[in-house]
Amino acid sequence: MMDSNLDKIIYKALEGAELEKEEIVELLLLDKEDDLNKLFGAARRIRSREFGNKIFLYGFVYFSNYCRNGCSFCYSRKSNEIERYRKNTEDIMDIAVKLKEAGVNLIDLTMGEDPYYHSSGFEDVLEAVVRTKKEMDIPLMISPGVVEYDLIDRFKSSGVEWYALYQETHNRRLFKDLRKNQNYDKRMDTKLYAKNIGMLLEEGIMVGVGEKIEDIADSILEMKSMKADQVRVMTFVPQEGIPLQASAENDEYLELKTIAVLRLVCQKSLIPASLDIEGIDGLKPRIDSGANVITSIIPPSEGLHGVAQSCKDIDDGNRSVVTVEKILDSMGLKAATNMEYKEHIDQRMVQHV
Ligand SMILES: C[S@@+](CC[C@H](N)C(=O)[O-])C[C@H]1O[C@@H](n2cnc3c(N)ncnc32)[C@H](O)[C@@H]1O
Ligand SMILES: C[C@H](CCN)[C@@H](N)C(=O)O
Ligand code: SF4
Repeated sequence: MMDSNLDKIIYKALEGAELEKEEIVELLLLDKEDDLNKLFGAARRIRSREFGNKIFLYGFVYFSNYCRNGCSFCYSRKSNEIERYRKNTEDIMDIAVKLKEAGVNLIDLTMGEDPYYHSSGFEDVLEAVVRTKKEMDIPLMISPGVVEYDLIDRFKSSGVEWYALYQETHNRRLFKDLRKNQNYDKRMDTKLYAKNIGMLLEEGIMVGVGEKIEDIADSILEMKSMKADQVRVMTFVPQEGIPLQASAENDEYLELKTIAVLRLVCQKSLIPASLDIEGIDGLKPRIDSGANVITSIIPPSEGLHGVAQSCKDIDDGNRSVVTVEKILDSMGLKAATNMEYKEHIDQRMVQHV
């Protein structure tokens, strides 16, 4: 039987060839079960070729949910009347110890654009970073939002390996709707600055926020061209007290298809399966779509929030390494050791230079 166009595109990706935008759009529009299974199967084949059966685990510490911004999609947006908290250095250290002992490969220190830090300098944050690095020697990601370059220099010189800053979309008009009064180019320049001084970069988008399929394809090609070390997609989760509503046409496979197409296009990149969208139930489908990093592992009863799901599966311990490892085991996959993760990122950092 003649190969379908889908077969040709998948063959091309398996051969390591670059896909055209039209081919990416075609993959994102798939809706038949057999075709979806072909796409996800190809993504798994490429993941196992690049990473074997090893999956990386990231702990998540949202240490301050105060924010000066008003992103239309975000529960932490300034005007939202929510329970706000700011963890001090000791709290952050205690949580980081628990996460390391639990077996995560990296700790992601995330904050809202907290006016306290922006006005008083980031000494507390830097102290927590320096102490975590020194006392625990675990790879760190910092997700502080847009900050000045000299602070990024200080994060790097403190040993922080990763900088995460998601554009959400590379469609400038949509960006303006999502990140009100924020500057598209400043956000892009800040993450590229971090990459240019040798930090590993995580870029990301959201789906279900009013984007077109072509916008997703443009973002995938943009993430490829900036050579982001980690590339993510998250489905918008509606929140109380925010203006953005879920878009009408809701394709429940869109995030999974985007993960799979990211795998076909950015074959060597790390791709998260975030627990922050559907909790632990969302893990298997995202891993089956080609993701190779499990993010948003949050220790229970520490008063920590997720971002998209502020409470889901946290205090019942479902976002734990133990729970995650059982699921990986059932899939014939294994959590990477810290040594394996560090070797991987050391190799990446060398290639950056
Ligand atoms: C990592 S957190 C906070 C870090 C920092 N304040 C920033 O905005 O870059 C922000 C990210 O979480 C994701 N996010 C926030 N609200 C969400 C929601 N309701 N649904 C899905 N993803 C969401 C967005 O991709 C956003 O860039
Ligand atoms: C969005 C967060 C990461 C920020 N660097 C976290 N909830 C996650 O899903 O990994
Ligand atoms: S996404 Fe980040 S910057 Fe935007 S409101 Fe949420 S915490 Fe603040």
